Amino acid sequence: MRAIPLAPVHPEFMLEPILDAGSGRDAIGLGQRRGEGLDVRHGTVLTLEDINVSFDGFKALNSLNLYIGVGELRCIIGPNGAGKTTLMDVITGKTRPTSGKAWFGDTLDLTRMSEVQIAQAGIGRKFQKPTVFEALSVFENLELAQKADKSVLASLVAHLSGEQRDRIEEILQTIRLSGSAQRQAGLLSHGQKQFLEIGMLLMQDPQLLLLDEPVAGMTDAETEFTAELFKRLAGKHSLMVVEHDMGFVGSIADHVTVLHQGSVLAEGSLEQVQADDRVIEVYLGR
Ligand SMILES: Nc1ncnc2c1ncn2[C@@H]1O[C@H](COP(=O)(O)OP(=O)(O)OP(=O)(O)O)[C@@H](O)[C@H]1O
Repeated sequence: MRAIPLAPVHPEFMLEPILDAGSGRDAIGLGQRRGEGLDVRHGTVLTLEDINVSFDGFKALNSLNLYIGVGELRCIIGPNGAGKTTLMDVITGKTRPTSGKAWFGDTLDLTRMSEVQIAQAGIGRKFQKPTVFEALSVFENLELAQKADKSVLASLVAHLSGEQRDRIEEILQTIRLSGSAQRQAGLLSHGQKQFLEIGMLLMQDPQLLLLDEPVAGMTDAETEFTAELFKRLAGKHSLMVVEHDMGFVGSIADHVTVLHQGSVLAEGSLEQVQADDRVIEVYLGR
């Protein structure tokens, strides 16, 4: 078991929860300041120990332990109801664990931070369904993600610095939407909307990205590009990807965690967990 650091929580995150002025968007982490100076001296970006979550006596997470390394690309798989969404809810502060420890880096106690504070500290979450501003252009969506501390209108009329513009151009290239910068986001394909939303999260340069079934509904080519993109992002960011598509998992992850009934059932390479009889029994089938 890993020793839990005793350093105090940064005072900035002990403030009363901040109310999110709210853009109506679902993705968490947009418009927040990037997490700067996260202490990851021990090489672990996320530490969950003995996490329990109960809903009216039902244990959605049961003594769960999970460690994600800095720059790691981790896939989380498991049958329906295994607790994958609840796990992401705990990390992002949407659900409070009944008990257990949750640390971001070495010093930030996630159980004492609000959703907004967690996003500000550098955890970005992408939900399954893309939620971009459909009426705005691709460029404007990225612009808003960069400056969403202002109102939509103020953000759009504010003058972009050369540096900000360069950053948007860089993200456009990363998500392969440079040629569609002026296109209305509502006219993009489902996959392109997903890429745009990932780009909006990247504008904040999060340390840890949580991605829920990112390739659901994508074409084969879009899925392939997503794999390429995630592999490129890993290293600079840590990624936790919840996915049912085993072909996709096989193409990106060198480390897979299998959840079952709220606990970690198996962990290892995809080959290792695929060969595990318990995993075959509860998830993969014979
Ligand atoms: N708010 C809630 N109240 C009561 N039970 C809940 C609540 N949220 C989740 N659960 C239950 O907790 C268990 C874990 O749910 P969770 O959504 O985390 O699973 P999952 O692995 O994400 O499943 P899926 O692959 O279907 O999305 C399920 O049995 C679910 O019904």
